[in-house]
Amino acid sequence: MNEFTNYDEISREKWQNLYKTSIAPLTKNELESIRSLNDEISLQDVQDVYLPLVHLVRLYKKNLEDMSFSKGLFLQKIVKTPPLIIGISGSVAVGKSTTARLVQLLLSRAFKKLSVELVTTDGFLFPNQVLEARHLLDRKGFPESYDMERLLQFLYQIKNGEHCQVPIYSHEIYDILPEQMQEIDNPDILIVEGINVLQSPQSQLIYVSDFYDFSIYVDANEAIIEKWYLERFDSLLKLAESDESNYYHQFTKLPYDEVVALARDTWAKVNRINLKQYIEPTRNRAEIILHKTDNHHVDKIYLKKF
Ligand SMILES: Nc1ncnc2c1ncn2[C@@H]1O[C@H](COP(=O)(O)OP(=O)(O)O)[C@@H](O)[C@H]1O
Ligand SMILES: CC(C)(COP(=O)(O)O)[C@@H](O)C(=O)NCCC(=O)O
Repeated sequence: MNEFTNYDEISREKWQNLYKTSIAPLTKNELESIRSLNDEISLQDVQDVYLPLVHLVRLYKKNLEDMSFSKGLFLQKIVKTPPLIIGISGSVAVGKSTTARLVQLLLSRAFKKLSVELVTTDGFLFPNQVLEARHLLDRKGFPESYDMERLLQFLYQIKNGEHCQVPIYSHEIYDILPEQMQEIDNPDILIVEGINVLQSPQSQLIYVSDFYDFSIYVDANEAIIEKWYLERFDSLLKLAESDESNYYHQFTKLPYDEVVALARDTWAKVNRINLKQYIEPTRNRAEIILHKTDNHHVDKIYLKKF
C-alpha cells in the first residue's frame, strides 16, 4: 500500500483558497511580529498556507470541546476540556521550530483569550554527561538519546491539567542547561516540537501519539534539507564568532572548507541516518504533512482522510 493512500493530496493552489473569505488578513503589527520571529519567512506563505492551517486547528479544537461535553453528559459529571496538544515533527533543520513558533503566534491571534505554549523535545535529551557515560554522544537525536518516558509522563501531566517543569536544551552550549527549567502552567493549547514527536518508547503500552489532537510533519527532499542544515550551521558559526563559551566557537577557528566538510559529515553520519531510520518512518502518523521545496516554499499539503 502506498504511504500516502490514507491522505488527500492538496495542491497549494487549492489549499490557499480554502476558507479564504473567513480569515481576517494579517495586521501591520502581526506582520511585524512574524518578521521578528524570522525575517526569511515568506508572508505569502503565511497568508496562503499557515492561516488556513490554523483555521483547520480550530476545527480540531471544537471537536475536542464537543467530545468533552458529550462525555460529561454520558458520565453525568463536569468533564473539563483538556488542553489541545499539537505535535510538530520532521528532520533536523527542516524548519520545525520556525513552523512551531509561527503556528504559536497565529494561534494566539486566532484565540486571543487562550494561552498557547510551546515546548521543544530537545529538552528531553539526556544531558551530555549521561550520553557520554552511555557512549551515546555521537547518537544525539537518535531515539536512545531521549528520556522518552519523561516526555510521555509530561504529556500525561499536561492533559491532566498539572503544572509542569521541562528541562531546556541549549544549542549554544550543546547540552541541557543546568538548573534552568521552562514552567508550563495549564495552557489551553500546547505545541510540542521535535524530531521524535511521533515516536514511541519501545517498552511502553501507551503511545506518545495518543496524546496529540493534531500533528504536523514538515517534509522536504533530503538534498534540500541538507542545504538548509549547512546554511544553519554557517549562521550558528557566525553567531559564535565572538563568544568563546559557545559550542560552535571551536569551529570558527578552522579553515572554511574544513568546516563545510565537518558539517557535511555530521549531516551524512548522524542527521541523515536518523531521518531515514527513525524520523521519516513516522511521517504517516501525522494528521497533516506540509511538503516544502526550495526557499521553504510549501507546494503541497497532505491531510489524513481517516
Ligand atoms: N518558513 C521558513 N522560511 C524561511 N526560512 C526558514 C523557514 N523555516 C525554517 N527556515 C530556516 O531553515 C533553517 C532550519 O530551520 P529550523 O526551524 O531551525 O529547523 P529545525 O527546528 O527543524 O531544526 C533555519 O536557518 C531557519 O531560519
Ligand atoms: C539536538 C538535535 C538532536 C535537535 O534537533 P532540532 O530539534 O534542532 O531539529 C540536533 O540539533 C542535533 O544536535 N543533532 C546532533 C548532530 C548535530 O550536531 O547536528
